[in-house]
Amino acid sequence: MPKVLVSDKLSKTAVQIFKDNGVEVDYLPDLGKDKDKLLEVIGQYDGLAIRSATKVTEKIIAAANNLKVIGRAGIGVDNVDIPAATKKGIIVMNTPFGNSITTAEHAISLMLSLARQIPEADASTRASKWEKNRFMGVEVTSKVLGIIGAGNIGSIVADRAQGLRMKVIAFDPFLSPERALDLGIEKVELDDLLARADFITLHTPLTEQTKNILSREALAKVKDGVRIINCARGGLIDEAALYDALKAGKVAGAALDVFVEEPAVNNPLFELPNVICTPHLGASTTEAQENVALQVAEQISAYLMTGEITNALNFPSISAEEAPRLTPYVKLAETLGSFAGQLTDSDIKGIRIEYEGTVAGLNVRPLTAAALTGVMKPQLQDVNMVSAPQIAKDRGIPVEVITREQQGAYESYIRLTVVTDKQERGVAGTVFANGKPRIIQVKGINMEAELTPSMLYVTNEDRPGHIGRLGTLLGQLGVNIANFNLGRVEEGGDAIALVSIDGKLADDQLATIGKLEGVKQARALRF
Ligand SMILES: NC(=O)C1=CN([C@@H]2O[C@H](COP(=O)(O)OP(=O)(O)OC[C@H]3O[C@@H](n4cnc5c(N)ncnc54)[C@H](O)[C@@H]3O)[C@@H](O)[C@H]2O)C=CC1
Ligand SMILES: O=C(O)C(=O)COP(=O)(O)O
Repeated sequence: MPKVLVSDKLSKTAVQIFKDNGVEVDYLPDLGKDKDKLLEVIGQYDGLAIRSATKVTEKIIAAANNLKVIGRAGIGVDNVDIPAATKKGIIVMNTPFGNSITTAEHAISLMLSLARQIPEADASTRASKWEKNRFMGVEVTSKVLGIIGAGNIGSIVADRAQGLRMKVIAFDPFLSPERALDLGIEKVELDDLLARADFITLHTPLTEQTKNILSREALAKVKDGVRIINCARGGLIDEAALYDALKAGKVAGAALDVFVEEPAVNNPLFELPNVICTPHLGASTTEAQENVALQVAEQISAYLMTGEITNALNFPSISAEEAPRLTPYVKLAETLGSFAGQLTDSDIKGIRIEYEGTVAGLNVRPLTAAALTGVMKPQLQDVNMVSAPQIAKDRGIPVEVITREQQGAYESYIRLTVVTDKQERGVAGTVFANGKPRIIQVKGINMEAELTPSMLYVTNEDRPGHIGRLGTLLGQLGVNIANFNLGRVEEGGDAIALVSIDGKLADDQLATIGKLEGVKQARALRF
C-alpha cells in the first residue's frame, strides 16, 4: 500500500480521501516546518502533500528515495525545487483553481481596506479615540485598477473590480487580445499601467522575469498616491524601495499578504501606518482549503494507484480514460527504447520517434517519455518517465517526434531510431490484441518477435547452416531456447536472429557465441 505524508496544515478531508482510495497516510501538519525531521523521515514515503510551509529543497529530494509525487494543496510551487524533483523522477502537481476565488476576494478586501484605512480606523475606535476626521478615504468607483498578471486570480479580480465599477487595465505579456476583450479589460504595457493606475494589484508567479517587477525604477514611475496590493508572492516588490516610496508619500498605501521573508517578523514595513499586512492568508478560507485538500488528495491517490496524472507541472497530464489506452503503448515505447538503448555503446547524437496509425492520435508525450526512459535506463538505473525528457535535454540530445495518423500494414506502430556517430539504429514495434508489445522491424529488417525477459540478439550473414550451428552451440552451452525469430534483408544479405532463452547468458557464453562462424555481433538483452 503506498504511503503519503501530509506535512502541512491541510484540511483533514485529505486524510479521509487518502484512506478511501487505499493509500496509507501520516498526518503531521507541523512536520514540514522542521526540515531536519522531514529529512529524516521522507525516505519512507511515496507521496508528499504540502502547502507553503514545507520547503521541498534539493536536499530533501535527494533523501526522498521512494517519493513518486509531491502534491501542493494550492497554487504556488516556489517552495518546491522542481528541477531537482524532475531529475529524480518525482511528479510535482498543484491545484491550480481551488483557491483562486478566495485569493481574488482577499485582494479585493485588501484594496477596499486600503481605500478606507479600515484596520487603522478599527484600532483607533477600539482605543476609544473616535477620530472621525482622521480617516478620510477614497472611492474606488471609476478609479483605474492596474492588474499585473491576468491569469486565473487576476481575471477574477478584474471581474469583481468591474462589479465595483472600476476601469481595469492589465499588463500580462501572455494575455491574448481576444482574452482581454472577453474579460472586458484593456491590455497595456507595464509603463502605461504604472502611469495610469490608482490601484495596482499583483497576480503573477515569482519567476526570474517577475522578481522585483515593482523595482525602485518602476515605483518611481507610478502615479502619485497609488495604492498597491500584493497577494501573489513576496519577491515581486522591492520591499526597501516600497518602504521609501511609502515614506515619501509617492505610494499612498500598500496591502501585503506576502513577503520576501516568510514568516515575516520585524519587517521594516510594519512600522509604517499606511501599510496593511496579513500573514499569507490569501488562500485561507474554509471553502478554498476544502477544495485544495480534496483535490490534492484525489490527484496524489490517482497517480499512486492508477498512474492517472492531473495538474502536473513537470509531466503531461494523463486522464483516467487515457491511462488504460496508453498503458500498452507506454510499455511498447519503453521496450523499443530499451532494445535500442541496450545495443547503443557510443554517444547518442539524436533520437527520432515515429508514431503511425491509431497511436498517433493519442497523447504521445508520455509515450515519448517512456521511449526515452528505455533508451537511457541501461546507463542510468534511476531514470523514469518524469526525468528522462529533462535528462535528454540536459545532455543536448535532440528528440524528434513524428506522428502520422494514416494506417499502414499495422493499425498502430512506433518506430524508434537512435542516431550515433557510427550508425542509425531503428527498431519498430506494435501492440497485439493481448496488449503485449511485439517487435516488427530491427534495422530495416522485418521480423515478428515477442520480447521475453532474456533474449539473445545475433547479427550474421544469411548463409546455409547458420541456424543449425547457432542452435547446436546453444545446446552445447546448456542454454534452452524458448523461441527463435529470424529476419533478413535479402537472400545472402544481413540477417538477424532474436532468440528467447531461459535464464541469463554468462559473459563467456556470449563470447563463445560471438566467435561462431558467420556471427557479426552477439548481444544479451534483458526486458
Ligand atoms: N496569497 C496567497 O495565499 C496565494 C497566492 N497565490 C499566488 O498568486 C499568483 C497567481 O496565481 P494564478 O492567478 O493562479 O496564476 P496563473 O498562472 O493563472 O496566472 C499568472 C499570470 O501571470 C502572468 N505572467 C507571467 N509572467 C509575467 C510577467 N513577466 N509579467 C506579467 N504577467 C506575467 C501569466 O501570463 C499568467 O496570466 C501565484 O504566484 C500564486 O502562487 C495563489 C493562491 C493563494
Ligand atoms: O496557493 C498558493 O499559491 C498560496 O500561496 C497559498 O498558500 P498556503 O497554502 O495558504 O500556504
